[in-house]
Amino acid sequence: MGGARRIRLGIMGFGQTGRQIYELASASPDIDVIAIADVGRAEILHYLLQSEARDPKQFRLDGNFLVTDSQRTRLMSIDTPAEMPWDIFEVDMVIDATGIYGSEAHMQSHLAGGARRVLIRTLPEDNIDQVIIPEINGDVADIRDRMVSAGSPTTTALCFLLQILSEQFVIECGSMTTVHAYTSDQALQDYAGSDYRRSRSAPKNIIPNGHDAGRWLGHILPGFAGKVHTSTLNVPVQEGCLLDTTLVLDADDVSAEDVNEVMRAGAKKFPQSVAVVEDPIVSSDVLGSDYSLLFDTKGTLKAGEHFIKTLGWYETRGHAARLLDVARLYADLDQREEAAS
Ligand SMILES: NC(=O)c1ccc[n+]([C@@H]2O[C@H](COP(=O)([O-])OP(=O)(O)OC[C@H]3O[C@@H](n4cnc5c(N)ncnc54)[C@H](O)[C@@H]3O)[C@@H](O)[C@H]2O)c1
Repeated sequence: MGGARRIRLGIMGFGQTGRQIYELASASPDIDVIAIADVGRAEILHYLLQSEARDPKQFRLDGNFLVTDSQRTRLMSIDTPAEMPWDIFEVDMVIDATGIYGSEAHMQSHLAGGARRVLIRTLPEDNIDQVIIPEINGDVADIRDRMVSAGSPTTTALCFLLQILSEQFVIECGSMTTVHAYTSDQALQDYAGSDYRRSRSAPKNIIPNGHDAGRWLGHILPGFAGKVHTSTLNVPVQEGCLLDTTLVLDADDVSAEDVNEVMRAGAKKFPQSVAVVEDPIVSSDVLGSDYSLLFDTKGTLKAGEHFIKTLGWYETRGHAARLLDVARLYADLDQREEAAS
């Protein structure tokens, strides 16, 4: 995928995910990050990038440009999609990684500003053309799609688990709880917000939250529409998440080891996105992982005849890699059409 022409990418939101996208794109021969929009000042954005990049010295700041040996990226101080003149930069796709602009109206603003397509880092708030995880439902991507979501790190981890297991077992229903690192939209101290529990201090509490993955699952894996309940426990951990999924199988002869074997084989089918870990790891061991799902064989349990419980690890870097996969998928569609015309 990717073709001969380099993808011209714009990013809005240069937070953890935006920086990871940029860092991965900088190391990719097929992608140029042309412009980045964020509310932060260029010096601060550069400082934050350097504080966590694997090879910080390669990223230099030249006025309002982030510079590497191969790329020159304009940093724009912008706080709404409607303000961003994407047309000046002629970008093929904008990845909105702010986490706050997930509505159709905001996506339309990116398009009206000149972005050919917009890809959001989170699940959508309302209407969208597609929710795409390339290795799972990439075949439904259509060249006419303009507003696309790549799901979320949690949704992607869950979809890989369900996709692999459902190729071997009939899954009647299930429940997923992500034991999730706190996120920057939570309060550091108790602070009145839009939601009762999310108004409580993130580093002090286990905070139960809903999760939208269940609502969108049917768009990605139609056979699972309405079959899996999803929720979140935000915990006082800065990074690293654990997917705790219980499944009811339509078979009484499936052992925990059978499930592990199927996941080991599935990881070979998706070598860039899924891996299996046999060691007794904890959340800090998953930091820096590019996988969307690290299936934990030691976490697989069986109760009664039909009930299986699994554990899997992930962090946001894997999602940044999947977002770039979606950009490549659409670039490939565009280039095939250009070649055909
Ligand atoms: N990190 C996770 O595990 C996780 C999980 C679920 C949801 N989320 C949500 O996804 C979103 C992105 O995740 P992240 O970890 O990269 O978040 P982040 O807070 O690190 O990054 C958000 C970035 O967007 C920028 N931003 C905020 N408002 C803006 C505006 N109006 N205009 C332009 N830029 C703006 C911020 O300056 C920041 O650089 C967040 O909303 C986060 O809460 C994150």
